[in-house]
Amino acid sequence: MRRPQRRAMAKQSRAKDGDEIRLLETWIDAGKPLPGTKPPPPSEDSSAANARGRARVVVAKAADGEYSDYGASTRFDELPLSTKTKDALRQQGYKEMSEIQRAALPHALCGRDVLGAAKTGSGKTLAFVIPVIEKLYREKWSQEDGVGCIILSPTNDLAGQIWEVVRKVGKHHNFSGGAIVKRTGIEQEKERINSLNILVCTPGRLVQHFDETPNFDCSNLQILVLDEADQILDHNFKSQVDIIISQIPKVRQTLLFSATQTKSVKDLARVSLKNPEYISVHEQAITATPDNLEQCAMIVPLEQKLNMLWSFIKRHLKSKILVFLSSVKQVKFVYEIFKKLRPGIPLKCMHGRMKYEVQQAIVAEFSESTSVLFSTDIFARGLDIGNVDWVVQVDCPESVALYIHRVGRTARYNKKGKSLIFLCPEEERMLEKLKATESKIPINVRKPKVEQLEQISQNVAAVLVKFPNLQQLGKRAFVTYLKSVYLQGDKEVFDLSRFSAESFAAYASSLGLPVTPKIRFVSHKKNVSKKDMEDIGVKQMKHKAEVIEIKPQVKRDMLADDGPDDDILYPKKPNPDANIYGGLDEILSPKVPGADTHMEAEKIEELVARPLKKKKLKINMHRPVGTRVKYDDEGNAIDPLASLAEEVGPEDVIHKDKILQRYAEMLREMQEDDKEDKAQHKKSLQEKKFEKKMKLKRRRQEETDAVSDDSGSESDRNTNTSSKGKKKYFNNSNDDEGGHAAKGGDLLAQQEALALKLLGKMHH
Ligand SMILES: Nc1ncnc2c1ncn2[C@@H]1O[C@H](COP(=O)(O)OP(=O)(O)OP(=O)(O)O)[C@@H](O)[C@H]1O
Repeated sequence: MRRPQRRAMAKQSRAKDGDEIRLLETWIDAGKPLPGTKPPPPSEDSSAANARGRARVVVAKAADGEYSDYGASTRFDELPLSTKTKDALRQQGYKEMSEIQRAALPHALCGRDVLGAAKTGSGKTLAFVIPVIEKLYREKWSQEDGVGCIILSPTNDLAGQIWEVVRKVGKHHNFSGGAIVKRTGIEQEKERINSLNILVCTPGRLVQHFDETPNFDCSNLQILVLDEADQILDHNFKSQVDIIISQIPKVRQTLLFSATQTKSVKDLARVSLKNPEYISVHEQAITATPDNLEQCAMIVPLEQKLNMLWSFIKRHLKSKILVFLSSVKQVKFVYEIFKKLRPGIPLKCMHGRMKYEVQQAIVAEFSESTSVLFSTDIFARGLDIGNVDWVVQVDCPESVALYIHRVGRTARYNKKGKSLIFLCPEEERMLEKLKATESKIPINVRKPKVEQLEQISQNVAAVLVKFPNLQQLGKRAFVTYLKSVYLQGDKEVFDLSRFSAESFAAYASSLGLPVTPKIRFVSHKKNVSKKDMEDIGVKQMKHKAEVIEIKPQVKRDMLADDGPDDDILYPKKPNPDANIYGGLDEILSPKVPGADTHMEAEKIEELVARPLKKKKLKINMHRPVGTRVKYDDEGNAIDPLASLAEEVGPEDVIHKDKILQRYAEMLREMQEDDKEDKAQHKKSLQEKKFEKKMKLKRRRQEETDAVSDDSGSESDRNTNTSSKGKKKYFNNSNDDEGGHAAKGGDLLAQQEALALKLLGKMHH
């Protein structure tokens, strides 16, 4: 009995949907905005109360055959959307639309191709997810219809995140779908992929299905979305995107979104957009980054970056910090080292070599707790983590666009956030690019206060000796960092030849490495001339804080928070509550009691321009006694202080006093060892000399004996005797020698006795 009842209900529901779809189609068609138009600025009568009333009016009018011009809507419930979608949006707390949603949704809902650009965290995901769901709904799409929409994302994590949004907004609909990511394994995916209506995946995974999955069919595809479109259309994904485009129908709707949109006609031609709507809602904005984001840059020499990062973290123990590094090896190394040094805040790391599930777990943990997450650029685009306080870029981003995406992990959707970037003096050109008017990035250049910088390289060295596998990791981190710089395309910014051999050595030393690893791809023959190096130094010295034009309000806040003498790391008036979003200084916490800071009071400029000591890692042949260099199994020199870590417990690793005390003891031991070594060496030299002398004597004696024993022919004997005797001992003008020879046996015995006596004395 139940079945017919259920069937009847389903029929009723389908009929209801059918009515709604007809209504929506008429409404969409009648009220669609003119191509190329933007919504008017929201007015007073679009306030929440009025809007609610108007939405009712709109629906009522729709029933009478009159439809609103939804292009001017400010709220989701004013749009021609299905009740199911509206209910889901309301349940998720989405009421007012963001700028990009207001501008893009009306065009996308009426089936137009859209090329949308808006700042990071401004709500682009809903701007494409809603049209996807609505399109399939209006097409009465069901499981049997197969793949109706493909959303491409550059990373698995982002695909997972987008799918979550689709799932939430489409929860009252009956579509199937999923994020096609590594998690399930390709074989399981092959079985279900044809029954999925909405696929969210990376280009690579989709191509794999085109290649390997029998009967994988996208011939019914209605809508293609490229999130982070500029990245998906760049050369890294080129061949994959070309394959995808060749496998899907030409007649479809295409939506492209990114915070940094591609303007290349060539790129756009590849995805064959039809009369696309170019929607760049923040084109006229003063900044390309979120208004609530405060951005700082610091010029930090390569070898000081780790110290700077450590010092920063130690002062922000109550913040959620996302740290970008350029390679997996670096992420692993810094994470492992800092974990051993225990800064007093939970640490996490994330990179592309991790399993998808692990990445997801880390993202979930990071979302919920105050911690530091070290990450590669896998996290740079799209990921939406709430309440990130700081984004710190330890390594220079490859482009201004990547900078914008990285900093965009904070200050999302009207929230406040801060970012800090360390740039090497050699990468100064990037600072110029960021500050260029067309970049529209209001970045403040700050001077690091050297006297407040904690020097941790000795502690890092100590950790490395205690954990030899970290030394390997450190070496690899060093090499991959330089490799990443070497491989960067923008040679104006990334030019290894600007770095001196000394700076490489100092960098290796800062990573705790006793020797500078070999870098095959770098030749210092091509190094800049000494004069050029000096010029760079002079330029660094001239670095002055500058502010480019930004929104008056943001500017006022910044100025109010930071006096000219203030340092981003060290506020004048420490505020105990570092987590309150306020001005710049409020975010910065006071120095943690007990944190050790060993740094001479040098001037800021000295940090930047201090000439590096050439002898830093060279073995000094004229070293003072007791500073003998030790070697590891591979023949690499070990820093004497680093070698101490073998003898201290893990809890002692970072106590400098203990290390220094042990170091002094070790010096004393070494001095004593050296004294012993010297005596031993002298003794062995004397022994060798004596032995040599003895050998010589013995040989002479044997030769003398041989001559006297000679029993050859008479004539021979005479000849030989005379000649040999002349040559050797007899008839020799040197009487002494003749005398020696005569007394050879006695002398030998005497010398042996003397030698024994001498040796005996030495032993006492
Ligand atoms: N209309 C809205 N009302 C309230 N919150 C919203 C609205 N639209 C989006 N959000 C929220 O804003 C945050 C950022 O949205 P989203 O991830 O779509 O940004 P984005 O523009 O895609 O950023 P990115 O360029 O970094 O990918 C999300 O947490 C989302 O839930």
